[in-house]
Amino acid sequence: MSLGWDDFFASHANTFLEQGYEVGRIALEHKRIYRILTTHGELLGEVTGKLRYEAAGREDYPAVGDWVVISPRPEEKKASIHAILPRRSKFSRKAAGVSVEEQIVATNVDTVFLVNALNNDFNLRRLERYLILAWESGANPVIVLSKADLCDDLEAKLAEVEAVAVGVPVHAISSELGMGLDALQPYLGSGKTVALLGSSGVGKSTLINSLSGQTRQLVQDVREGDDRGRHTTTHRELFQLPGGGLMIDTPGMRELQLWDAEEGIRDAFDDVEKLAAQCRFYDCQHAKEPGCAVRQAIEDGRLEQARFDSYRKLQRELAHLARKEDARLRSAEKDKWKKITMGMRNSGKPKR
Ligand SMILES: Nc1nc2c(ncn2[C@@H]2O[C@H](COP(=O)(O)OP(=O)(O)OP(=O)(O)O)[C@@H](O)[C@H]2O)c(=O)[nH]1
Ligand SMILES: [Zn+2]
Repeated sequence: MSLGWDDFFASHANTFLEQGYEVGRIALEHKRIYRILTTHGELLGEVTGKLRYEAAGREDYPAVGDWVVISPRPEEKKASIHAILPRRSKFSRKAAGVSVEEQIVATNVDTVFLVNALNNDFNLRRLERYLILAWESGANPVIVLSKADLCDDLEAKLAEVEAVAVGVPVHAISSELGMGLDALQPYLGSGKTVALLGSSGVGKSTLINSLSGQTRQLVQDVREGDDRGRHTTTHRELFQLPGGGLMIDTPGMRELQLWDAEEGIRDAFDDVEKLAAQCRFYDCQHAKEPGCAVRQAIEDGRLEQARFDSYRKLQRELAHLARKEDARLRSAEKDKWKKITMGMRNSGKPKR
């Protein structure tokens, strides 16, 4: 069983293994029931009461890709999950909806394929957003431009992508024509974990099917001239490819909100950050200040206005999120104190 197990996880599992526990990797989650890949095959697991009791939030529950400490009951095809081994990389986004909560999409990913289609779905601003997530996660981003057969200005598109993703490998593929897939193989070696990230309909399921040489995922039928299509992938799942690599598919993300991504933004917008460091004023807002290197670069055509706007927008989004989370933490803290002080008042009440 390789499944991506290595010295990093082994070093954290030692004390558990000495006590007779075993390990497995989370392949799927549904309503807090987990499908775990183990030496006994696939087992269905639930977390122990202790783990549940100690969990402060949803990030303390297993996520797809996690290595977990288990006590297996192979004859029942079941297991109890006692602990989660430290995550080497972690993909998070803001949970959908109004709540301010982190949602872990996938963990222990080595490479993330940021899949963008080369037809009307092509969107550099969305790509920037995905890149931030990828940098923040600790996994290595690789840009996969799908549906190359539908594109008649490939060179131009590649240049645009390379301009917003300096230093990131870019591969154009067509699952339809079987083109460009070989170039992806090095990322899919034995024990390597790749996650697929991309909007609905960009061809993630089709790519998985081509790579695994079988129909793993149902491919949606997209009507002529409408590449939005319907939503087919409904859950994320980790599975093994024939060559021993592991792949995590994620449902097309309609709502991809950033989570705790200051560092990711800095990496994804390295060009803008470098310019900003040359501004005369340390706290330059790049508005009307004299000696602003950012405005100068826009004027000279070295930086695109649209890219700078996108940078500002993403920063504002993060700042907004941070303020909301602050408020949430403050009110959670207040509740906690209320409970504690009420408890004190009750216990300290003189008996009459
Ligand atoms: N022309 C062309 N069409 C493709 C290619 N790859 C996928 N498609 C088509 O694009 C549509 C969407 O493909 P899917 O693989 O279901 O997309 P997905 O990313 O898995 O979508 P979700 O499951 O919603 O996340 C299907 O009709 C595919 O046949 C390609 O390389 N070229
Ligand atoms: Zn400036």
